[in-house]
Amino acid sequence: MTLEKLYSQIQEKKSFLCVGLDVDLEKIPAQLLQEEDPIFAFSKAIIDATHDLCVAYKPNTAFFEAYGVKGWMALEKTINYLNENYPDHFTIADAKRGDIGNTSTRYAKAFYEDLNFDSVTIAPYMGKDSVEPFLAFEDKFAILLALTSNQGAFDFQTKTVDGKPLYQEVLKTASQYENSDRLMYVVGATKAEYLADIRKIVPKSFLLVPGVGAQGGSLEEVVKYGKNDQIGLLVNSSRGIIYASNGSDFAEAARAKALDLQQQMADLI
Ligand SMILES: O=c1ccn([C@@H]2O[C@H](COP(=O)(O)O)[C@@H](O)[C@H]2O)c(=O)[nH]1
Repeated sequence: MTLEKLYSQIQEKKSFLCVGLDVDLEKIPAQLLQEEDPIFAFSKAIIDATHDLCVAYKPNTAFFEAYGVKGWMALEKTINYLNENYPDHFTIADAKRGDIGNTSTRYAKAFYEDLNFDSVTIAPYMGKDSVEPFLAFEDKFAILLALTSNQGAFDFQTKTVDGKPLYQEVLKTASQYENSDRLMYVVGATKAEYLADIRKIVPKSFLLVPGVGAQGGSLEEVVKYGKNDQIGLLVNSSRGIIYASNGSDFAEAARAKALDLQQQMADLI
């Protein structure tokens, strides 16, 4: 996937919505538990019901890995289904990886080559040699945690280091890495007021913004402070969309929630 293709999808659909696939067997409709692969059956139904309203899908790998080999197989089926049926959608493996370079390369191969995701989320903590292996793949993107949506973000990310908040140091340093044009950054919707400062450091980069919906972030504020001239935002909602209903109307209810967000986006861009 190229950035040009992603931007043209955003323009065409008037949407920068990313639907998060955080599949929890305790929350999906009971009827699906009869299926051979309930995790994939649920993901497929959500994808089919929302594809025209969003530009990206973000399976969070934890929700698949939690079911062991079966979960990993469901993740593979889900990404294959997306790539075969909806190849214009940007795909994000929310795996939050990163290790010494030698190991990061293996993670990158797993998500970009074996599974064929467009992108993977990574942690910045181990620095340049842990991040750059994820940037060595053409038309693939690494999405670096910058300022996360959770309360714990204030433990380290906003602490002052060398006169500036650590998350700003992460953005400044990472934007000088080799192939940094293949970097995007995670900024929580719950921290929308920080987006104006973030845009001064990374004016052109795409930002993955989780935290609207279940975590209470404001879409309007995210757009107000975070939009750039190519929108530059992928706003994720997971639980707020996929668990809108746990009855037999779950796919229609998910579509209605996605449509509501898409319409708000169309009004804001
Ligand atoms: O800072 C972060 C980074 C990642 N996430 C992930 O995004 C989704 C949010 O789910 P909701 O149900 O819409 O709250 C989930 O997979 C998180 O692990 C995040 O929330 N914040």
